[in-house]
Amino acid sequence: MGKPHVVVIPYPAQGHVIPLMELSQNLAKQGIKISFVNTVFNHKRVLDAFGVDENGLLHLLSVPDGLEDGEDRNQLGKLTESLCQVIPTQLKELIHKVNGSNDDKISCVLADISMGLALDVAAELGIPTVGLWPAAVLQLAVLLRVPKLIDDGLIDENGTPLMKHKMIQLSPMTPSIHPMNLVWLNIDDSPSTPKFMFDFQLRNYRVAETTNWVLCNSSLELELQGFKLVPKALPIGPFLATNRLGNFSGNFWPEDPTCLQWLDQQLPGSVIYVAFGSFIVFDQIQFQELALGLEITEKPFIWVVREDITKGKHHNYPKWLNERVGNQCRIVSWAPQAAVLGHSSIACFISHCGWNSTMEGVSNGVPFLCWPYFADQFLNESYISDIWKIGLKLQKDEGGIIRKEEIKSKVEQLVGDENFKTRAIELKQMVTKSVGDGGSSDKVFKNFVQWLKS
Ligand SMILES: O=c1ccn([C@@H]2O[C@H](COP(=O)(O)OP(=O)(O)O[C@H]3O[C@H](CO)[C@@H](O)[C@H](O)[C@H]3O)[C@@H](O)[C@H]2O)c(=O)[nH]1
Repeated sequence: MGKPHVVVIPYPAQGHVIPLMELSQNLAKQGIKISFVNTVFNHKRVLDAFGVDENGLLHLLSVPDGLEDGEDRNQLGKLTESLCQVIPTQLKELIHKVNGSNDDKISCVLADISMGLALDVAAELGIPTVGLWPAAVLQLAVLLRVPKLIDDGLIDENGTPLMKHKMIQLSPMTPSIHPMNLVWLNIDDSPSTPKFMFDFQLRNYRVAETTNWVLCNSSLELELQGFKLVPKALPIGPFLATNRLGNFSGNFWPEDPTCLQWLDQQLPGSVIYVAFGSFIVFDQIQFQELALGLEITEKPFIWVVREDITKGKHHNYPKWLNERVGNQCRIVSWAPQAAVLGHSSIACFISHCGWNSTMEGVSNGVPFLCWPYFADQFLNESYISDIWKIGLKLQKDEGGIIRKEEIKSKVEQLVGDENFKTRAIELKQMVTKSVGDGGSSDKVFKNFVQWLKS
């Protein structure tokens, strides 16, 4: 028998491609053949950002996402509808092509649970399936609880909140969730998107109930209660977050490594790292206010300003910023984030609380200022500030803006109170143990590899 051969399929967004790529690299190092399937659009971005995979560990393949060149892939409702139409046929063709001789047969399809349609295709072709959940297991538990939320009158059959002020609490020790922040809401501007995404996510969840494994990029130490709520889900993370620099990591943009040299010159625990993942777009008022807030903290900072981070191409930086850049602060369009967070000069992380960013901050013992926008980010914020107590929430004013004074005051409160750092280090130690040799997540990983090889 040849090597086990796993076809890996992420949902086509940065926060999904990176963790599946990380898991794939880890599996490939165990002698598993990986065929990694991006959409054509993301395949090109990944290669443009990094060039070829020099280690040659992964076979990089692609299927079309069904959208035209130039269409906005950040409209998640539209992108997902298109995937539903084209992926089943495209994937079947691809599977027939890569399902080689007896020595190279596909052993299983490992797909993002948000790509339940890929898992359906594999099941239809009689191929074993593995679902990977790249976010908090508690988020999966919320989907499992939907019928009860409907019975209790908290949401209707379309996922629309009915009691807008009653918090949802799945168990006494897990974060509570505001009904207006449920994960299928606030996705994009189309009025039909919430209902579509609600049905889509429930369908994905049901597919996951029939897979051979459900693996989750989290750990027992972080989410013990959450894992009790979803017994089938097994912790296998957090996928490592020490230093991905120079590793083929699935970034959509090239990393700017110069900020690491700049960090070397800063005092230990002095720098604010500011980044909002791959997706969030600021309006100009909020963008300016953030810039002014960073200015009045009078602390050095690294700020990730993606090309597309504001509406309209040109960022309207305040004048002072240009004078300070290079000296007291760095602006980069994409950072080697995991490495930055692991640097001893970092004091805290102003973050949108995407799960990968959350895991990277946690794995490096960094306290957070939380600035969530949508999806699971409010739940993650609540983990950070209410449950793990390693960060603070930023509050909006009546106009929905986070003001510069709020930024300054919360930065001071966070870095001025050693307890946040102490708790962050304790959490880091627990998480490091879980992925270390013999830890809870490491055991799941090894059992999974064993299963693939059996
Ligand atoms: O300058 C940067 C900024 C980010 N990153 C990386 O990009 C990833 C971003 O992922 P995440 O923090 O999860 O944010 P999003 O890109 O916003 O991810 C989407 O997907 C996640 C996983 O489902 C969800 O938790 C988020 O809410 C959702 O927005 C992380 O690995 C970061 O290290 C970099 O490498 N350099």
